[in-house]
Amino acid sequence: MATLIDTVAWVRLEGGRILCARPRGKDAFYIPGGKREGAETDLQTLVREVAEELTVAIRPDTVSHVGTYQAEAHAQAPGTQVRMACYAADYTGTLTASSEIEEVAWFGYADRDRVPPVDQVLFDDLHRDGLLR
Ligand SMILES: Nc1nc2c([nH]c(=O)n2[C@H]2C[C@H](O)[C@@H](COP(=O)(O)OP(=O)(O)OP(=O)(O)O)O2)c(=O)[nH]1
Repeated sequence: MATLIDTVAWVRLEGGRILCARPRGKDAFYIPGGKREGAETDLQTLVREVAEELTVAIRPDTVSHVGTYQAEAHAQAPGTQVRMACYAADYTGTLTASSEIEEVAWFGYADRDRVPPVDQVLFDDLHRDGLLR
């Protein structure tokens, strides 16, 4: 049976670039986020993952759905799909890589080949809409 990984992720765009992070031990950059735990809502997952990875607090009143994407998951058994519910949101605090994150970067559309397939579909949409340059 095909496996589906259920994730929530943060789309943070500034000046036409998107915030990406490379988790410790991984060879690709992801947009910040991760797997839902138990019965968490999308908002709860988003707030928890972003705090864990980047030590900042998502402002719940600013959260808006960008899109939900599905494709082959990165670094998983063949056939494993990831679904990523993506949200834009403002935050408070100072973006800082936590111990889970090896590198933070602001990617443009030219960096598309450095992110997993599911992120590439998101990059295409954001580029088409003039949000990612
Ligand atoms: N957060 C995030 N995960 C992504 C992206 N693209 C992508 O294929 N994934 C996959 C990789 C992982 O299998 C899963 C995210 O799980 P996670 O961040 O909670 O990681 P984890 O350490 O618990 O997972 P794992 O490596 O043990 O499988 O989604 C992305 O842009 N952001």
